[in-house]
Amino acid sequence: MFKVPDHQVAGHMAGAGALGPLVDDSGHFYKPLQSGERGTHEVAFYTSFSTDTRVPDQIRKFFPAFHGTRDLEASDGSGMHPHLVLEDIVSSRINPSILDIKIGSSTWYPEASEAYISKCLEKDRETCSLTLGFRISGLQFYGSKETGFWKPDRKSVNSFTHDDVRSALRKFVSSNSPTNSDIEPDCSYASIIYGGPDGILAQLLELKSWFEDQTIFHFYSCSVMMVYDKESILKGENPNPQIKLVDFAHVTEGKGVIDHNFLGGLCSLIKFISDVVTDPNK
Ligand SMILES: Nc1ncnc2c1ncn2[C@@H]1O[C@H](COP(=O)(O)OP(=O)(O)OP(=O)(O)O)[C@@H](O)[C@H]1O
Ligand SMILES: O=P(O)(O)O[C@@H]1[C@H](O)[C@H](O)[C@@H](OP(=O)(O)O)[C@H](OP(=O)(O)O)[C@H]1O
Repeated sequence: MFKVPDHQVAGHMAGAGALGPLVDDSGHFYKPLQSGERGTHEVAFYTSFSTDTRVPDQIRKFFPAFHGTRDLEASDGSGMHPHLVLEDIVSSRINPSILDIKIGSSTWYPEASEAYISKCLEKDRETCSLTLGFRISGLQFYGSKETGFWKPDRKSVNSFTHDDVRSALRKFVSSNSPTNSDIEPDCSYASIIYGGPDGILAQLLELKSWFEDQTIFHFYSCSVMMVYDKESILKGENPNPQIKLVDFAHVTEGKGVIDHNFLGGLCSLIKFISDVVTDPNK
């Protein structure tokens, strides 16, 4: 039985006649191929990435597993439509806290049309992309049974300032309510979620070391998803913090050149997160 995902935080969403992803109880995430070249491009990326022997095994864990494509009844009621069959990166979690961070100061690729470049450039300027090298695209933070999730709408997230980004990265790892803007985030989970040998910072650094070397792909407009379970911490279980890259509709060939756009954004994000770990009380 296919349904609209409970925990999607950004991108095209299913519902009210709109084409968006579906999930089922098999642990798969079905992303409809997007219109124009975007859909075929994303399939081509997953296909070539999954068979490219130059990609180190330890880097593959940062990408959702790819299981080909499948024709499904589209969420917008338009009939059968091809979907990418991906690992659902949140299905095993109960109330996941999620951040979708679009990496790179420019989300447009050099070969794009003038019209597409100006559309993206406008968005990169209006948001934090141009100045920070990344922007938050979407989020949901679990508070408690009483407060549920903090999930600001797309417009609010797109208008985040540098301070809002800093604050969101602190709220993500705080035990106190993310919904109440009068409460200072306590960052009490910074050391277990961001820090430690299996924490998000260590994972980002491992990913960065690959980006310092790889010249195969350039990942324009791609996101790092950060996920963990807050309730597990309260139960004394492993909150299993994880990063995964998603959205490969605009990946281009690296042609022997470092992906400095992605790498720069990643370094900037790492610095923001390191600051929370080293000085959680700031
Ligand atoms: N493999 C996955 N498992 C679970 N959730 C996912 C997965 N891939 C994407 N998502 C969810 O869907 C959202 C959008 O994903 P994605 O960026 O791939 O879609 P998009 O429609 O291409 O976005 P955009 O409009 O930014 O181009 C993510 O923020 C995340 O919440
Ligand atoms: O950041 P937001 O507000 O979610 O805006 C979307 C985001 O910039 C996507 O990257 C873009 O898809 P592409 O990267 O594929 O262009 C999409 O364009 P679209 O509406 O034309 O699909 C935008 O609506």
